[in-house]
Amino acid sequence: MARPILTATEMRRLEQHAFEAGTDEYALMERAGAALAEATLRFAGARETLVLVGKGNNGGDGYVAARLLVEAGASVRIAAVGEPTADSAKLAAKDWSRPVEAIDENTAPADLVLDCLFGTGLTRPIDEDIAEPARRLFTAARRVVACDLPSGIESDTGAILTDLGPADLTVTMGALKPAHRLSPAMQACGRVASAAIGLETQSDWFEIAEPDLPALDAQGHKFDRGMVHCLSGAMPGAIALSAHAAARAGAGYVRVSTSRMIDGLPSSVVQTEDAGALDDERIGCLLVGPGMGDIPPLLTVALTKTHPLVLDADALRHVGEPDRLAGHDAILTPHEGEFRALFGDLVGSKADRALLAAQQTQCVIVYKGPDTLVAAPDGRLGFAPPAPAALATAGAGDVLSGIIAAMRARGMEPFEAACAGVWLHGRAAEACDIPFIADDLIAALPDVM
Ligand SMILES: NC(=O)C1=CN([C@@H]2O[C@H](COP(=O)(O)OP(=O)(O)OC[C@H]3O[C@@H](n4cnc5c(N)ncnc54)[C@H](O)[C@@H]3O)[C@@H](O)[C@H]2O)[C@@H](O)CC1
Ligand SMILES: Nc1ncnc2c1ncn2[C@@H]1O[C@H](COP(=O)(O)OP(=O)(O)O)[C@@H](O)[C@H]1O
Ligand SMILES: [K+]
Repeated sequence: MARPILTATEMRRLEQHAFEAGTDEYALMERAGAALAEATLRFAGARETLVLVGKGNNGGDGYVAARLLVEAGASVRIAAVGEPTADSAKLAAKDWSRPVEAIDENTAPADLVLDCLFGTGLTRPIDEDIAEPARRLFTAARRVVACDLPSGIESDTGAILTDLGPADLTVTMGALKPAHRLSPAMQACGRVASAAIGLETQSDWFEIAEPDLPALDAQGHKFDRGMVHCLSGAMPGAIALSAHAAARAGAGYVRVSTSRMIDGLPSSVVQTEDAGALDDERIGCLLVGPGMGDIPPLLTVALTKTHPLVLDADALRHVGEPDRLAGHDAILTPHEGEFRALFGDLVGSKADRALLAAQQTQCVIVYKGPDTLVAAPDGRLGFAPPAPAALATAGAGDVLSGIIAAMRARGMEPFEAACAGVWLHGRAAEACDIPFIADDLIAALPDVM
């Protein structure tokens, strides 16, 4: 199941909805605190724990969790920013009958720190009189567990407003937040465990999950399994990676248009000089860009055809105005530099920018990076689960565009094909020994499909 992702505003709206429908405010916090305590016990056991609490509802979750951790046999202290101000948090604090310490230079460290300072309510950097001791306590702890979000992180953008150090586990309430899957925040979250707290969380934004790949028709032939046609350019090694990846990702027939033989391609990938091959109606996806170099006519030719397209790498740099793509059934796979070259400086978070680009072009955008996003013109947004940083290696993107082209040719819709490709690419990377090269990703594909 794909995990839903909600902004802070949507979370608040959902919470308000639940209250109007009769959910008791404090009951919701009880559930959040219980989920936090349970996940903490599962992760670290009942051990010496320091719960750092803020004045809002994130702190409220902390008071509840602290009480339940004591009941589970842990030795627990609470250190607070100050008196709680949120109503539910005040109730939660009342149920804590032990002393509450201050957070300052004298706060003693503990084996486990439970970070309940700020969650989705953070709007500005944390004052240093709190941040400085918190940072020291994070560093001294063997384990840090964050409630909802590591404090200092901006929920919707993934920006780190104040760096307190990374958490080992983040227990997210109700739904994931964009920051759990956007850089640089995602790298500070550690493992992200979802706690169901009884809110109806549905969203067009979600974490990309394992795809349902098209079933293999027992009576089908190779063209039923999808034909990918690739256009070669100035650096054929790149398109060779894409074509090989497309074949390994299950396309039934992969062909490359090239004016010279490309070395190293499996014999099963057909190489052709015939310009007419592009008019073949059986082509399920046409891929152009990897290794294209400075040969803009290759893109122009692709745009005169009506086949579904995957545009990657150099092709993206030669599009010019995004309007040129109007009416095309295309998936675009830019990394940050290609994205900026094509769309300029769009405003907002990476999620906002990805959706703006999808709306502008009416195409599916795979906005790559350590936090790859897949955006559809209708507002759907898939966030990639974390993938190994070793993917930052030459040709990894060529492999991704080949896999996506295979998914598209196999009959998946553009958005689903792109999400499936991103998921498989990340899992293939996980299956490889580090360091790996792009070719290794292709070899690992059968292990993850
Ligand atoms: N919204 C929901 O559906 C639920 C929320 N819960 C918890 O409530 C949290 C959100 O609670 P709040 O909205 O009270 O917000 P927080 O507890 O994250 O922050 C408290 C308040 O601090 C103030 N603030 C923001 N930045 C600050 C800074 N740098 N320095 C000092 N003060 C600052 C703001 O006024 C903010 O409302 C979630 O992260 C989650 O842990 C859960 O208890 C239950 C369900
Ligand atoms: N730090 C990182 N962590 C995880 N994945 C990354 C990281 N950096 C890049 N990637 C992924 O690696 C691939 C690199 O693609 P790209 O930049 O097009 O490289 P190339 O042009 O060399 O093929 C993309 O799928 C991207 O999402
Ligand atoms: K927190």
